[in-house]
Amino acid sequence: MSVSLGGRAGDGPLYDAGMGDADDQVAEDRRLWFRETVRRLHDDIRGVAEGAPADYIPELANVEPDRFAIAAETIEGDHFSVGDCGHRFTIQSISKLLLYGLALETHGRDHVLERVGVAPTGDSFNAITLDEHGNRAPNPMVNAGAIAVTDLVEGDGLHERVATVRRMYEQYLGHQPEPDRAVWESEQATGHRNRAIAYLMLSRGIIADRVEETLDLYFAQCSVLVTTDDLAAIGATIANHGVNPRTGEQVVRPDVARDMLTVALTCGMYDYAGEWAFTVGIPAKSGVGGGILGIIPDVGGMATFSPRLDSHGNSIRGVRVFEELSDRFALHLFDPDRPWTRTS
Ligand SMILES: NC(=O)CC[C@H](N)C(=O)O
Repeated sequence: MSVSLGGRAGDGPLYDAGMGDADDQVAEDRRLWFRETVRRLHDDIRGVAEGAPADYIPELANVEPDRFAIAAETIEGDHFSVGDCGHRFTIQSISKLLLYGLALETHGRDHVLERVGVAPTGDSFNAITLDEHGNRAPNPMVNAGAIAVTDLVEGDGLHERVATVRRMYEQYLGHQPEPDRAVWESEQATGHRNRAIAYLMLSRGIIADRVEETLDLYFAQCSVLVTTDDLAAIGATIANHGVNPRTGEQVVRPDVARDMLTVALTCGMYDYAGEWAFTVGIPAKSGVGGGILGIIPDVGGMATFSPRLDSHGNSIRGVRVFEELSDRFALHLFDPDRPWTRTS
């Protein structure tokens, strides 16, 4: 299979190179063009100084605000990154997408849907709210849904359940995940809003009566350290129908990857999800650690890191990068100029 990140038709000489033997050259030219564009975007956007790191988790306020990275990895394992791509930060809400996949894989769709819906809310990610009937969390990309999904992690006691989550991360990352213990403890000590959400769900019979343990696990999964490079590789796995291109391992089934992509597109950017789907059109998940993971089905993963956040909790520079790249390379799912094809 050969895929490449292309550009808009008529966007320059890249599209005039002809067919046949010239195809490889066209693909290579596009690849170089993509890389050059990403480099220039990184330069242009690095000066954006609006927004600030999240501080409602006290430890997160200590991150370096001007770190900035962009990374991309195709389903063939072609990797490219610019900036602080090896800098580690906490994955935070991006974990919600992965845990949702784990829950679907382990329990099946119906079991998960009984507890967590798939409707975007328009409320902030930490809203203390359930669905319109009051007996399900709205969707798995907001805290309520994510905590309900974490409740479904199997294992006897915290230790075993942490091990289940560790295994999942290892399959995506290709190495052992490591938590930021200071962030984990900081959230344990201050995450009372999440406690309120969890106890509300316990009162409605949505989650089991082991709330403190489940919250502890939820805080742990959010505190896992990743790099922008890691996120791009995770995206490539989901884009590749659940097969990790680096290891060849099937991390989630293709039907599960499909469901993950759907909720990422409709709910992944919190209460900005509608605007995001409209303008960017790439299934994505953001986290208050400053990361954004984007997944371009059948092509690869794209990721950004910059901890300066907007009022929705999304990275300001990250949103800008995705807007620009989606537009310049026709990456919107429904873009008529979407240029790549599976060629074999
Ligand atoms: N939006 C986020 O990244 C939120 C995750 C964070 N751990 C919380 O629950 O508040």
